[in-house]
Amino acid sequence: MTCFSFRFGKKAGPAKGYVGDEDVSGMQNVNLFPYRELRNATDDFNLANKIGEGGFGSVYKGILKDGRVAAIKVLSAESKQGVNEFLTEIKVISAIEHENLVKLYGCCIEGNHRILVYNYLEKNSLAQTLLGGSQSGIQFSWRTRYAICIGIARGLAFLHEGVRPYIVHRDIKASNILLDENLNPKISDFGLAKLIPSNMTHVSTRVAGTIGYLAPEYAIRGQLTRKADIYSFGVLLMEIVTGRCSTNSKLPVEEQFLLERTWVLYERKELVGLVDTALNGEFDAEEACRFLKIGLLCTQDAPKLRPSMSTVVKMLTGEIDITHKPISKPGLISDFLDLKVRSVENQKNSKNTTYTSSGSDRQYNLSLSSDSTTSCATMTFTAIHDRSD
Ligand SMILES: Nc1ncnc2c1ncn2[C@@H]1O[C@H](COP(=O)(O)OP(=O)(O)OP(=O)(O)O)[C@@H](O)[C@H]1O
Repeated sequence: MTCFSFRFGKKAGPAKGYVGDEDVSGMQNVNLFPYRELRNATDDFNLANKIGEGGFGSVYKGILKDGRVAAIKVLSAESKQGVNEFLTEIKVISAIEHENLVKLYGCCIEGNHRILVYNYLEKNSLAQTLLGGSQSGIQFSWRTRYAICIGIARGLAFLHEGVRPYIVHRDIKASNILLDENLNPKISDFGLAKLIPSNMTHVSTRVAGTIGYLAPEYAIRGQLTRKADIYSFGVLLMEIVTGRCSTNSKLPVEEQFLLERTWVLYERKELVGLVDTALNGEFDAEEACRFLKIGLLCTQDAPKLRPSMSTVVKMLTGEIDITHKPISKPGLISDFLDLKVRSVENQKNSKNTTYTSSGSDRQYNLSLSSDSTTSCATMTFTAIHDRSD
């Protein structure tokens, strides 16, 4: 069990209440990098060293003064949300360590610069490799997928049950699972995470996350518990077994939504037909179907029917037998929000769309972007009228 306490360490100098506009009081043991070191590490943020771009800003590969290879994430100047996420990321991830969580080496807060420094993970994200088509050149055998699923489950079980206050990640998805050179998975991107005191059953919060992975009770009512992460994990599990995105606009309508498709094939006792054809039939059918069933258990409509992450780990490894476990229809956000048809229509017309949809008692802003190479649709979801954080 790890307990949190935040304070800037020796390298950080005396803890100040505010750095720039941000309240950093209470943060502990965070290594502060001088901007000059990060500039040298990346050859002045040379485009040749740029390895990615996310909602937060650009990511560069660099070599630190001590020889460590790092991924250096530079917060773009405009983003106000980014500053909050920057601080959350530092607070959450600097205090904990686990083999299935990305490691934060430190950060830079100097003038207007806000930069996060992580260990560099060679094999990119699951979204870009496993779900991104064959161009990554990585073969994901069934054994590799099995190990990846269990690694992610262990990382999430640690966040949920191995630290106090426990942590709800809030954005578990394929692009936030990075792989090291041995294809060990590491959960990344803690910018949306919430620390939840153990005496609280749930917190009511602004809804943020990615459609396709969002648990209905969280999306509709803003009720955040660990079960929302477990729902997202269930969707991710199905993606890893099937090798396809949770939403794929290029498939026939009845196959576009992976969770719905999995339920239909489960009822028909044809789950094995969903397993990734790229495996050329080289997989353990009992294990693969078990994983898909666990995916359905994790996405049950009623949060209390979803197993805890430590139970999920045991189900995946076979320590807990799920053969006779009843499974009912998973919770589908599209049933509430009438999103299905509209999202598909929007995808046809535009690459990036923002629009508003009403569902139950809330209004939502949906920003939709589709990736033409992978056919994956990503919908970023923010509730407009809801309780504040
Ligand atoms: N520690 C790391 N090691 C290697 N590459 C990384 C690392 N962190 C990020 N990247 C690369 O940078 C890209 C952008 O990462 P980032 O976390 O900023 O955004 P994202 O998760 O892809 O998208 P979003 O911010 O919208 O969730 C990743 O897809 C990955 O290719």
